[in-house]
Amino acid sequence: MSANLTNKTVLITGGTGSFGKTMLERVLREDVREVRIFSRDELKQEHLRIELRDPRVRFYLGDVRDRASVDGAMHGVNLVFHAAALKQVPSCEFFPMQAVMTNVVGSHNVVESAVAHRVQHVVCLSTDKAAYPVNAMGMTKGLMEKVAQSVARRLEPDDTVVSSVRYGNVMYSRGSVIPLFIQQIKANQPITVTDGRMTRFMMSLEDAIELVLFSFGHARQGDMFVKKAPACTVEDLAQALQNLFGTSVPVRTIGMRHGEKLFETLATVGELAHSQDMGDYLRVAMDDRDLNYEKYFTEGEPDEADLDDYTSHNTHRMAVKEIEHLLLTLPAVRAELSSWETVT
Ligand SMILES: O=c1ccn([C@@H]2O[C@H](COP(=O)(O)OP(=O)(O)O[C@H]3O[C@H](CO)[C@H](O)[C@H](O)[C@H]3O)[C@@H](O)[C@H]2O)c(=O)[nH]1
Repeated sequence: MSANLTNKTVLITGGTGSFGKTMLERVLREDVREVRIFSRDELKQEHLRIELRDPRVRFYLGDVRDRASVDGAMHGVNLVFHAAALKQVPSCEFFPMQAVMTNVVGSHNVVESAVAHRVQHVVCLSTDKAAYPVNAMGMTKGLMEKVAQSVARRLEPDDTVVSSVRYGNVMYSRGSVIPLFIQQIKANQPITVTDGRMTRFMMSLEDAIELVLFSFGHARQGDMFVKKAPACTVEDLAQALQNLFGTSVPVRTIGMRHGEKLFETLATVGELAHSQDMGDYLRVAMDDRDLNYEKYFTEGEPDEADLDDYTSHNTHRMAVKEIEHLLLTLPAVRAELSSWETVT
């Protein structure tokens, strides 16, 4: 079961970003009443308006940091999908307070506004970088999860359901490593590998969207959903792309960038101890205890010592052929390949 969107009014914050836009297209395939796009950039909104020409789509200029502008878009909304964020790791390292303002304060505004307007459900978009965070982007996304759960904890059963979703790297997303490597291969330049041993969870944008819809369909108060995913090393990813493009450019090792980790964690042992396996997804239930811990302790609870974190090092590791296969499922990679084949 996915979400029932029939006759619903859906608000997408960050609706002109690549994630928000794909979500918008997906939602418009359903029989929705209205979709509201809330974002800061008037030019991007104008382009999207011209591209879509769909009377069901309404545009709201505003900034999640400004609660009044969020409130202005929330009236009569049934579902909120909160994607507005600062998500570039390096820029958040240099401007961490900007990440705090958008990812923490802004998310708090969105969730509180949704609750105040009696929205049915709000889903907040998080990332694997929020687990054991080392960079400002991950730290602020981790705090966003905490803010969402703290609001959820105080709500009554028929109030807004507040949930989060966490997933790994979206393949071919703007500014990410796959389009960069392809551009380097096409220009016959060395492929710049930070550290060949580094692993990342890999998933498509469509997978990420389905995760959000799954959360709309299944979340209980305060839940977080995690999409299980395979992973690969950066070295194997570079090799797979070279094989697909039939080239052999040199690989140059450039070293880890600001705030990077050797591997990512999608769910920590503490989270796994109160999670439910739902096939492609894990449901991590909110810890809804208050501060009187001794009254909750029962013998026979799952022991964290028996569990491992769920990481991009211990999930299924794709071999080079498997990565090639997955890359070929992406329309953008297929388009890059066919334009390359006509040139060569
Ligand atoms: O020139 C490069 C650039 C990156 N990498 C490596 O490729 C992997 C993926 O790098 P990306 O920049 O594609 O992705 P990140 O894991 O750094 O972060 C990405 O995923 C995050 C979600 O977890 C955020 O969305 C973020 O904005 C997005 O860039 C990393 O191991 C990175 O070190 C290289 O080897 N060479």
